[in-house]
Amino acid sequence: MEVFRQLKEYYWPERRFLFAAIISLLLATTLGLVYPNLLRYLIDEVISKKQFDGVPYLALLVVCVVTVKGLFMLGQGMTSGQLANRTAYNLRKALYEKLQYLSFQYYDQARTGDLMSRLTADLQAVRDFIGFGFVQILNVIFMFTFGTIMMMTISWKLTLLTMVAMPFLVYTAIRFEGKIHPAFRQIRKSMSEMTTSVQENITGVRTVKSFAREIHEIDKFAQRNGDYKDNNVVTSNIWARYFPRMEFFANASVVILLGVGGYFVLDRTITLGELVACFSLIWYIIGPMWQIGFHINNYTQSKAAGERLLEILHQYVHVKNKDNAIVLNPQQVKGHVKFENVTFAYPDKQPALQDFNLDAPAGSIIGLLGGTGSGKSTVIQLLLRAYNVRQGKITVDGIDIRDAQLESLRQQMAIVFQETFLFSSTIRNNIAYGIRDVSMEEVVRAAKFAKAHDFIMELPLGYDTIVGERGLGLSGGQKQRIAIARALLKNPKILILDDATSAVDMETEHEIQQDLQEVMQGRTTFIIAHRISSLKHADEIIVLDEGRIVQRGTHEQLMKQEGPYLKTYRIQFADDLSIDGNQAQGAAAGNEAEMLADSERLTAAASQTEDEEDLYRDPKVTPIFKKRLS
Ligand SMILES: Nc1ncnc2c1ncn2[C@@H]1O[C@H](COP(=O)(O)OP(=O)(O)OP(=O)(O)O)[C@@H](O)[C@H]1O
Repeated sequence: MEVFRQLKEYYWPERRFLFAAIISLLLATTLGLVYPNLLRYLIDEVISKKQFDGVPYLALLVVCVVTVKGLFMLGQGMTSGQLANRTAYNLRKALYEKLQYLSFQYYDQARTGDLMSRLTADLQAVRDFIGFGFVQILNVIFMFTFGTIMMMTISWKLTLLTMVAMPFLVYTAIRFEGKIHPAFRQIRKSMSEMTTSVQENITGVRTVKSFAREIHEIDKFAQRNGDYKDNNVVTSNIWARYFPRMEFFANASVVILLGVGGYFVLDRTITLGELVACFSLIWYIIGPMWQIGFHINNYTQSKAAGERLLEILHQYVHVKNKDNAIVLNPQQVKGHVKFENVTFAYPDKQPALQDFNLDAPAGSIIGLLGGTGSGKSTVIQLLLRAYNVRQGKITVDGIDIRDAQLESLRQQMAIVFQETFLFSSTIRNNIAYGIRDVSMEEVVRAAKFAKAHDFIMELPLGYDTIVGERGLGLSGGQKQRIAIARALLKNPKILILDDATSAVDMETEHEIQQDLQEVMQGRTTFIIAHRISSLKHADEIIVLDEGRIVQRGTHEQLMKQEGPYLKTYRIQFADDLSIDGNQAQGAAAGNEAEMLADSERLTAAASQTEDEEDLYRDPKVTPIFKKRLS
C-alpha cells in the first residue's frame, strides 16, 4: 500500500466521493444479506407450515429490497466514477506540470513513447483501482465478514467446517500475487518499449524510408512485439496454473457445506431453511474469494503503474529556483553576459567546455565558430541554464544565473535553434508563441524582418495556415524563418542564433542578416554559425575546438592570424570558387571583397533595404514594435 500512500495527495481531496461510495456499497451489501433470510423464512415458516398467505408480502418485500439495493448500487457507481475521474485529473495535471519543470538532463534520457505510456495506460490503471478496485476490495471484506457472521448465527459448527478449505484458497491467492506482480511489471515495461518503438518509427519515418530500413524496423518491432507477447504468455500461464487451484478450493467449501449440512438437517441440528440460507450465504464468502485473483491482479497492476507514475513525480529536478531567487526585471536588464572560468561536462562524459571565459557587454555581438562537437551549443545551453554550472560561473548584469529566477532569466532570451519545432497551430500562433497580447501587425512585421512574410502570404490561408507538429509542408528554411520571427517578436535582451540560418539559401541568409543587423542593436547577440559571412560583424568571434577557446578576436584581427579561422575562411572561399566556374569566381571575388569591406558601410547599405524603409515610414507600425526593433 506504500505506493498508494504516496499517491494520497491526488485522491484524498476527493475523499467525500470515496466515503459515499463505501457507504453505498456497504448498505447495498447489507441489503443483499436479506435474501438468504427471506429464503429461510420462506422454507421454514411458509412452505413447511403451509402458510401461503404471506407469499405476496414476501414477494413485495423482495421487490422493495431489490429496488433500494439498486439505488445504493447506482449511488456507488456514480460516486466511484467521480472519485476515479477526479483522481485521474489531479494526477494528470501533476504529471504534466512535473514534465514542464523537469530539466534538460532528464529529457536527454527520457523516451517519448515510454512517457506517453505512463501518462495513458499507467494512469488509467491507477484511476481504475482508486475509483473502483479499492471499493471492490472493501466489498470483498464486507461480504466475507457479514456472510461469515450470519452463517455463524445459524450454525457455528457448519461454518467452521465449511471454512476448512479457505486457508488453502488464501495461501494459493497470496502465492499467485507474488508471481503475478513481477509478471505484470514486465508486461508494462515491454508495452512501453513497444510504444517507444512505434513512436520513434513514426517520428523518424523519413529517415527510415530514405535509408530503406523498413525491413530492419519491422524486425526490430517484431522483437519487441515478441517480448510483449512472451510476457503476456508467461502471465497467462501463471494465471492458468493458479486459477483452477483457487477454483478447486472454493468448490471444496460448497461440497463440505452440502455434505455436512445435509447430515445436520437429517440430524435436526439445523432446519432445511437454514441449510438453504447457508448455501446462499456461502456464495457471499466464496464469491469474494473467487474474485480475489481478479482483485489481486487489479491491485498489482495498478501498484506497478503507480510506481511508474511516482518515478516521474519524484524525479529530481536538476535545475530549479533557489529560495529567494532574484527576479530579473525586463526593464532593468541590460544584457551584460559574463562566463568566468566555466568548465562543464555532461553526465558521464568528458568536459564539453573547458575554462571558458567571455565578457559580452550589453549590446555586443559574439560569434561562436568551431567544428561539430566543439562546444558551441553547450555555451548557449549553459547561458539558458539548461544545465547547472558547477565549475566557474555565468553572470547576467553581474547576477550569477544560478541565483536568478529561472523563468525571468529565460524571458530575457530568445533562441533560434538549428532544428525548428513548430506547434500544430496556425503560423500566427507559432510566431506569437509565448507572447501575450500581441497584435497582428507586430506578427507581420516580425515575419517581414525574418523574410517569412512573402511565403506565408502564398499559403492558402496565409497566417491562419495550420502547420503540423513538425511544420509539415514547410521547408527547413521556411521553418527557420518562422523561428526567427518568433524570436524577434519576443523582444529579448539576449538574442541567440544557434545556426539559425543554416537551412536558408545564401541569398536569403544575406538578406536576413542585413535585417538582423538592425534588430541586434541594443541586444547582446550570440551567433553560432558555420559560415564566416554570418559572423564577420561580431564584436568578438570565439573559435572553439574540443571545448577550448583556440582563437578569439574580431574578423579583421582573426584574418591577420594563421589559425583555424583563416583556414575555415579559405576553405569556404575555395568552395565558392570551385562551385561553378567563372560565374562563381565572380561571385566569390565579390563575396571576398564584401567580406573585407568596412562593416559600417555594409550596415549602412543594409539599412537602405525596402523593408526597413517601409517599416519606419509606415504609420501603422505600433510604437511598441518600433521599440522592440530598435
Ligand atoms: N545533451 C547532451 N548530453 C550529453 N552530451 C552532450 C549533450 N549535448 C552535447 N553533448 C556533447 O558535448 C560536446 C559538445 O557538444 P555541442 O553540442 O556543444 O557541440 P557544437 O559545437 O554545438 O556541435 P554542432 O556544431 O555539431 O552543433 C559533444 O561531445 C557532444 O557529444
